[in-house]
Amino acid sequence: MGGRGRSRTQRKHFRQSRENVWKRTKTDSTQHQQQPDTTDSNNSTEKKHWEPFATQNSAFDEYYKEQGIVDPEEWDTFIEFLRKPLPAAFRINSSSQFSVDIRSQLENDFVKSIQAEGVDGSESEAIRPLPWYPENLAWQSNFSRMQLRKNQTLERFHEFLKQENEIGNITRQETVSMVPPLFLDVRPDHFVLDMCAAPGSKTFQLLEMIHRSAEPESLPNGMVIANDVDVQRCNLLIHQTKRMCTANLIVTNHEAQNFPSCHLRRSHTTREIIEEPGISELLFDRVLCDVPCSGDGTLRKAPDIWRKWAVGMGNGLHCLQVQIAMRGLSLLKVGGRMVYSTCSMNPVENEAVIAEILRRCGRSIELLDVSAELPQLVRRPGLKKWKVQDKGAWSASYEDVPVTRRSGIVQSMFPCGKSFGKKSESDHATTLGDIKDNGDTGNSVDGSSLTEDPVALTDLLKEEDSTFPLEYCMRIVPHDQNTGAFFIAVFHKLSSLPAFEKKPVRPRGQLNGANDNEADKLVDEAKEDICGMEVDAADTGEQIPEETPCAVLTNNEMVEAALDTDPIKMPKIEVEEMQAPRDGESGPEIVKVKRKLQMQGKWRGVDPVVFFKDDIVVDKIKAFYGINDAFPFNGHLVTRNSDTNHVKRIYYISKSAKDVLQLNFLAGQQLKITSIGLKMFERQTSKEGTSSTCAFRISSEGLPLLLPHITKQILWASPVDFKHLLKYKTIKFADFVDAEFGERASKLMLGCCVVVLNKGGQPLPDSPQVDASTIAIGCWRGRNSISVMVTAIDCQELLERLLVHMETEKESPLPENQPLGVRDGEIAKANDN
Ligand SMILES: C[S@@+](CC[C@H](N)C(=O)[O-])C[C@H]1O[C@@H](n2cnc3c(N)ncnc32)[C@H](O)[C@@H]1O
Repeated sequence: MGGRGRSRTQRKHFRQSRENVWKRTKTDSTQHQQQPDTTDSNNSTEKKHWEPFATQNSAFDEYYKEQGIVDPEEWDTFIEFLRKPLPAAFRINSSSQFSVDIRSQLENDFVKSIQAEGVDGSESEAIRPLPWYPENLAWQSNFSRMQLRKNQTLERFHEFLKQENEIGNITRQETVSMVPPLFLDVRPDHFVLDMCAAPGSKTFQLLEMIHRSAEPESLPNGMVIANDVDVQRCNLLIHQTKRMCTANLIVTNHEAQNFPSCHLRRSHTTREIIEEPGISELLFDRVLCDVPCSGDGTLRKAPDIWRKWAVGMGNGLHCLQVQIAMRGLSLLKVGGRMVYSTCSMNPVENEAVIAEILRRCGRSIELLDVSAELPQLVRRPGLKKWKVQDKGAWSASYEDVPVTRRSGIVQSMFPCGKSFGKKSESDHATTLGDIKDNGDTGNSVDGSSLTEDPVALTDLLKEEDSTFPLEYCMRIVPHDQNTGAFFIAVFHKLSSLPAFEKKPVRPRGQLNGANDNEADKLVDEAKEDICGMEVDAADTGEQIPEETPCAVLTNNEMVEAALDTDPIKMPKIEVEEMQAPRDGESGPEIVKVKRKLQMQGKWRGVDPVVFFKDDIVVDKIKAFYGINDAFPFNGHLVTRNSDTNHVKRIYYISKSAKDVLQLNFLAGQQLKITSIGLKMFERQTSKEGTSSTCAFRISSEGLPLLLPHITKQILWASPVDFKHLLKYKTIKFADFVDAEFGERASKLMLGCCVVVLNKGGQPLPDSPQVDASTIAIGCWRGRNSISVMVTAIDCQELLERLLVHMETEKESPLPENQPLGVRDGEIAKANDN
């Protein structure tokens, strides 16, 4: 349907372009390799600003040459590609109503016109669909973002990308970042956990997979929980995924390694009477473990990493990565699939983590050989051997590591993952009994019980090979397909993990609750074993070096998330509210409202999530819009305000999300939920809005789901009147081209209504059918007119799409400068909305 519910804030953040990472600031200039300066002396200062970063780092070269990351004869090509800016890539959102149109516009218009115009570089498939991505839905343009911005011939294409991204019809996403969800094999009935999800480009893909076959009026049985430890990045994810208009998403804010399972072990008492959920524990069919990493696979997109790169970044993250992956596997159902991925090239963050997981889990999991899947994706096998560097010194096995360094460099970073004198990993599968309850290998945590033979250290500097099938892991390197670098491994859970599956410890910010026995118990378990080191789990953040890769990623991923948005400026306290326009005025007004600090169960500063059970309000809504009983409301409506008398927004949740929410209530609100469901109704707050018999209007996000069930306050407009509405935003009843439409509009109740496009413009049956292609917008029936309640950009996009669809249609023209029904001076205002 038209109008996918993006707000003015989103547009504002879209405009607040992210700093160009290829741009060097003055302060950088001393730290970088000097670039040839071809500028004339008059503007040399300005030009310096635009010189690219130095793209070399000797520590990087030494590290990766020694690791044999590519064959020596490939090294120069590898580095050459790493120094080139990354081509732009994007995905068409398959859930968009216009996905087929957009694909055909790309295939038939842009591909041909760019080639015909002979832009530099266009000879070799300037823009092309990625051959391995299903249904030509993902594209790569071999122009860099800079070229797109600077070259006039490409401007139209750039504008197209910007607009469609903003509307939500496409998502800018780095090519390699699109890969991991494809190996998850997600189906619409799956429960999926995205453990480190922000800013959400992969969550978006997962949601598309969940919604793939669902009709607009039916929701899939599956759902996605998207989690991230960083609350600001969670906000960005919420913002990003709003465009999906999904009732099947819950966003949470936890340390992934401590993600709660909400296991129902005993009966709970809650203030509300909660229905028994359909599930008794949070277990997932699919888990995506796209962990925080050093991010050197994104060097082409974020060349500032050249300067920041240090070997300690990867070493410092290894343990956290193992922990997160282990938690993911324990939350995975038997028979389920988990994908582990990083945008790092470092084996310590990749193969070493995979080997440690295999070591800990024994026969309960298998690393899958997925070479038959996505055969057109060029990838290389994982490494079987690597070394560890620390403080400039190389170690080929753990026994090479000086005792004084063993708190930072752990056994699991090495191919064999064993200490001197211990069994080799090949013995492991037959000696699961050796594994302690907690899944640890049983090796000493502080090195004190290790065999310490100083003589042996000198002559044992031999390289180790892993005996695990690490060749099943996938490495994507930049010069194979002109992309960034990525690492992916796919696991299949065969049985429960041999180890006692650790319960999460109580993370920071969680308060004691009256019914919080579970959490109290967990406090006692706050000593968490991390990769062979005994540390307080609440302090796991300290494992991350100060120059955290997350900081790197915060920058990098922004581009994908919202085409140059700045998460730091994301709205946290202020929320936007749309109000009904006053009659005769242009579209909706945006009003900023201050929000109070809220509590969600034991979580401080988080809005509560409560089931909305006010039958009087619900019945009024149903009666006003004539929503038939086939649409399930009961138990599917929630709010974020514990004072249900002052609810401003009502959200709709799928059956799957409802089950999780009920489980969470019964389990003592272990989940810290930052967002749930789909905003379906919003309270009218303007003077006119409150005089409507229904206090709530339908939000544009909720409209697609509700549309098939609305029988009142709905009008079908001819193409010409529909277009006029989009163009002029407010039209008086008497001024519609189709006078009958104007009359029917005047008979609606004052308040929110829905205008549907009658594509053919022919007379319709009494109850016309809607389907996925039906175009509808939320409007306001005022005293004398109908006003659209859709953002200007959505109106513009819909108008353009309609023109493509109905270009042959003969429109009765309205005077450009003085449309009917819009008084002088109101056009500009209307267009501003
Ligand atoms: C590689 S990014 C994820 C990108 C995301 N999957 C996407 O496709 O848009 C890693 C994310 O992990 C988050 N993170 C870092 N440490 C975490 C932890 N302990 N638990 C959960 N998330 C964490 C960071 O905030 C960051 O958003």
